[in-house]
Amino acid sequence: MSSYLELKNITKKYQSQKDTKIVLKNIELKIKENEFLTILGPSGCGKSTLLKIIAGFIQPDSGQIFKKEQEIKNPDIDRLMLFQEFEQLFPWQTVLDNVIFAIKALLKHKKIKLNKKHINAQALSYLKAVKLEAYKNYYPHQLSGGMKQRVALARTLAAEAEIMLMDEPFGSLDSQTRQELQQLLLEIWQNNKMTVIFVTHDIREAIFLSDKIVLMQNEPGEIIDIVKNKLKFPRQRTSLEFNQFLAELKNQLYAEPYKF
Ligand SMILES: Nc1ncnc2c1ncn2[C@@H]1O[C@H](COP(=O)(O)OP(=O)(O)OP(=O)(O)O)[C@@H](O)[C@H]1O
Repeated sequence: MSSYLELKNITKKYQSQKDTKIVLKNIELKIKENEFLTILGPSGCGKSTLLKIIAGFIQPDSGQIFKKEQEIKNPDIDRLMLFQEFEQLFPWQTVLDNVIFAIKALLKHKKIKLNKKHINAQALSYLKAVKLEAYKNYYPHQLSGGMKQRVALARTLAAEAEIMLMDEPFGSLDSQTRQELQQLLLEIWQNNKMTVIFVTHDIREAIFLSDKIVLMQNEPGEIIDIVKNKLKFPRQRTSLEFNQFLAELKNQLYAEPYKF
């Protein structure tokens, strides 16, 4: 069976004054529809670069990306990216208007007309999904980092992105908020049909969230393994299986044997 998304032999180099650096080398990856795939690897191994190539923001030096066997090269509304930085909302718009913006963009793209009341109701339902209805009239500067990330998540949901590209979206949050948002993201992913490609260097986060984990190494950024996550939901971070899997992944990622 053909894959939903397929990356074929992606290579990316960057030229500096001194030399040419191979950032991504021969990346081959197949992603199923509605899969939650995490790209895990050390800082600088090319995770963000790979995500931006999938988003169409930057072009690879060689290789191709196919979605349902059609080559994709440019950014499109089917693939939306969520970043680590909190400042990705429109600061001059309220929380509700930030979400309404995405709904209007989608309606325009689909050439559908909908009245204001319906658009508002839809926006509110997305805010409900991220548990922020009560903050609909707040402006981004009145929110915490975690709340801003939840609005950004609602806005991506409102745009009905088929593929959500998440670049360490919870990386700047404290550990409790981070765990809450991981749980929320899982619920949203389980309730909405979408494919998630999630970048992190946090192994626990990868285990908690994903179906499949792509392990990368540095210099050049290469895939060293693609591991299926066999842990059933709900996943317990303190369980024996969770920590055994953590040790296995650490052993693969780091040269030093890791015991837990
Ligand atoms: N525009 C650019 N020009 C030159 N080099 C770049 C550029 N963007 C990224 N790089 C280099 O490519 C390599 C991979 O960067 P990238 O941000 O993709 O890594 P990463 O795995 O996401 O890292 P981190 O986990 O620290 O965010 C790094 O060595 C970086 O310096």
